[in-house]
Amino acid sequence: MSTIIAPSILAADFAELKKEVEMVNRSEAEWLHVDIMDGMFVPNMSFGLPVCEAIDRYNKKVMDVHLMIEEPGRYVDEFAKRGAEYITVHVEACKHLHRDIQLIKSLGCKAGVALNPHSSVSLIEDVLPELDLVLVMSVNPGFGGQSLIAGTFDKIRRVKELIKKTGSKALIQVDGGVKNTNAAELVAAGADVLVAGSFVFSSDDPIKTIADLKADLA
Ligand SMILES: O=C(CO)[C@@H](O)[C@H](O)COP(=O)(O)O
Repeated sequence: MSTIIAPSILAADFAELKKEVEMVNRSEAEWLHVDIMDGMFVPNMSFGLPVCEAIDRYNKKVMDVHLMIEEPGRYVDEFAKRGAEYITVHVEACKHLHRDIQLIKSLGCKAGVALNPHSSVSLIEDVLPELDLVLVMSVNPGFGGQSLIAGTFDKIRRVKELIKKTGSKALIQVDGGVKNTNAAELVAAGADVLVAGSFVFSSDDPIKTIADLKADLA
């Protein structure tokens, strides 16, 4: 399977949201990553349901919703109604992680769990067979434009080993500080999906940036 590229709309120009979503539609990216932040679980707020609905009106890619919110189970059905195909929650944000995963799947969505840089890989061991995606945060969540934390490569390898051991079919996604200079090494470590925000949206030609990244990884 070739590496999936998921541009993070957090880095887009929100005043030009329709144009930015249509740019991703024309690109070789397979997914569109949508970051939801509540100012509680993470020290920043992004946007919520109405904006997600607006994105869904134009988006033609797989909508991958990353919930950086406390008790995300309260909102997963609302995001499912607004086009989310993958819904990812954070281990530390859920009181009942297994129940939230079941809820996501009962809505017909694919379920992901995110590990913060400090979160032990062992935290997902018991739910791994239920998961479609493990999101390895390569920065502390809350902001775009940060540098990838070096320990990420080893963490991806440990998640990969656990996936093999448990027979899980989960994809490994990496999010934060992803660029052309680290993408190949992330994939070599075991990443299946690369989220890229500022690297894509701050470039002069985002469509070419995505195409070049795909070509580098082919
Ligand atoms: O979830 C997050 C940040 O919390 C990410 O999705 C960022 O949006 C990635 O941005 P870059 O590091 O690629 O600029």
